[in-house]
Amino acid sequence: MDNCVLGIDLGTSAVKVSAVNQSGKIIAQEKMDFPIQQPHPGYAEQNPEDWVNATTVAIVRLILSDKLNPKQIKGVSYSGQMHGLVLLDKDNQVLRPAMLWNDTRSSKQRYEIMDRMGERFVEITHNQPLEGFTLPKLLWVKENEPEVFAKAQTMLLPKDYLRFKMTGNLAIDYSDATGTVMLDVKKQEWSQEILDTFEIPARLCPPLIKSIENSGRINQWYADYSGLTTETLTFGGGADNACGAVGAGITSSNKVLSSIGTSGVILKYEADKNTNYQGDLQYEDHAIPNAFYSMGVTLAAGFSLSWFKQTFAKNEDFNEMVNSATKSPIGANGLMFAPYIVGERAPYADADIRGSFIGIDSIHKRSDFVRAVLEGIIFSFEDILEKYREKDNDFDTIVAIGGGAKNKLWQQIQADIFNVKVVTLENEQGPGLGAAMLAAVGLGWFKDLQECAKSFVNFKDVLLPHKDNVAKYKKLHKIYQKIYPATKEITHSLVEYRREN
Ligand SMILES: Nc1ncnc2c1ncn2[C@@H]1O[C@H](COP(=O)(O)OP(=O)(O)O)[C@@H](O)[C@H]1O
Ligand SMILES: O=C(CO)[C@@H](O)[C@H](O)COP(=O)(O)O
Repeated sequence: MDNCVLGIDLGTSAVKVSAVNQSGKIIAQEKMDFPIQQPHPGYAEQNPEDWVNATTVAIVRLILSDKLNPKQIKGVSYSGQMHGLVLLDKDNQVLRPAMLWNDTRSSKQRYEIMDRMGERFVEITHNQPLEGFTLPKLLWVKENEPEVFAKAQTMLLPKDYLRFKMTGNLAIDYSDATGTVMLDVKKQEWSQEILDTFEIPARLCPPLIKSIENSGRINQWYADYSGLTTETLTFGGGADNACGAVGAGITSSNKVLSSIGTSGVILKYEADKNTNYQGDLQYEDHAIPNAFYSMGVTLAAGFSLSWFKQTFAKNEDFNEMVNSATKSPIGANGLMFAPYIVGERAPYADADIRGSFIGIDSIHKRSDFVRAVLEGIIFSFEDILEKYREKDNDFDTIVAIGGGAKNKLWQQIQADIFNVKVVTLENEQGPGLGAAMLAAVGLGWFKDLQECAKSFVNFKDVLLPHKDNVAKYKKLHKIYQKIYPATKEITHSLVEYRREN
């Protein structure tokens, strides 16, 4: 069997471990789910040990069922769900369940951060302190669980906890560190000013490492537990979106990533750390050394479609339901959908906005509703792309990934609404492939990630925009953009009503 690397994709609902050989071929893959706890509205927590156990099950299956020889596993790297807060005590024991990226309990802390630091915060971190990010979560713990905060010795992000258990080494890589909104992006170090302002002990911030940096060998405990050998090296790893971008070949600024997963992401490679979107978009260190990326997140992208299916077409085949949209013309006979069904992050950072169908007419059929959902999600992506068009407009290709990119109609809707060429990937593996690439480069198999992408990343279909469709969608997008301001107050009142009743 070939030498290989493992790319560990630690997601929100499951971990997927891919074994990839030196030519970029996936030779085996295993997945294991884990639960999410939502004890109160807005809370989202996981037990960090579940991540370790699930990863170990996947690795054991690779060795026992897929017959991977542990000696041939030369390196391991990680892609992690971003922003989740893991707190360890002085003996490196987990102090409380991890608070995840989709945990929104920290609105009060979000506004306190802005009240105290205002634009200076955005200048340092290039981000707004949104509920999803780590610092507001840490301040929530400080205020609501002071005994936990007092015992906290180290803060880690999800994939860094996994690396710690596999190697015994404490570290956070730069791409995940920017997602804490505690990193000074210009200086590339933890921001002393932020730590001082909010009285956070510096001991909480572990050493920073690069995504392709050697982060130690598998330790004896984990070798005994998993069947790996202590000869296998680990490498820093990165935030899932950084790894997704690496795995989709987003290594220069002419390509933009469009990912329709549960959430949706529009992401652009940024060569310069001085670029600042004033917090309108997220700005993060890339997993590619000395590079950056910006992104906007539509919180319910694929999730809007899954919600629609679950609610109105439960027993239908997913593809059949999506393809029924071909019966409806562009613009869904005058029906529109705004996908704010769990609140929104970009371009409107508004946890209390809610979604809507607008323009319902007695002529509308279910196929119009399906089409409206597909189009509404991409209009929301276009809102994010507009931020790039306003700035430098230097992209000519959109790489479409995620579960939503499987559907041809939806791919074409993207090309027509974006008015940009859309390409898909031959071997769409998401962030796991990016993580494997970090290990492959870390081991020296390739000079750098750009070189590795030439072997590992291959494009498949090309979808060009259709001129007539582009013109129609331009008009429709202008109408779509009126939905947010027009429904903001109404939907906020409805959310308030729900809270009170
Ligand atoms: N056949 C399909 N056609 C279009 N979209 C699909 C199809 N199957 C799944 N999806 C969409 O893909 C989303 C899941 O994508 P995936 O990349 O697996 O997400 P994640 O990793 O975030 O859970 C679902 O929310 C769903 O809306
Ligand atoms: O919060 C963000 C990005 O800022 C999310 O993209 C998380 O990183 C979770 O990703 P998935 O598990 O849904 O892929």
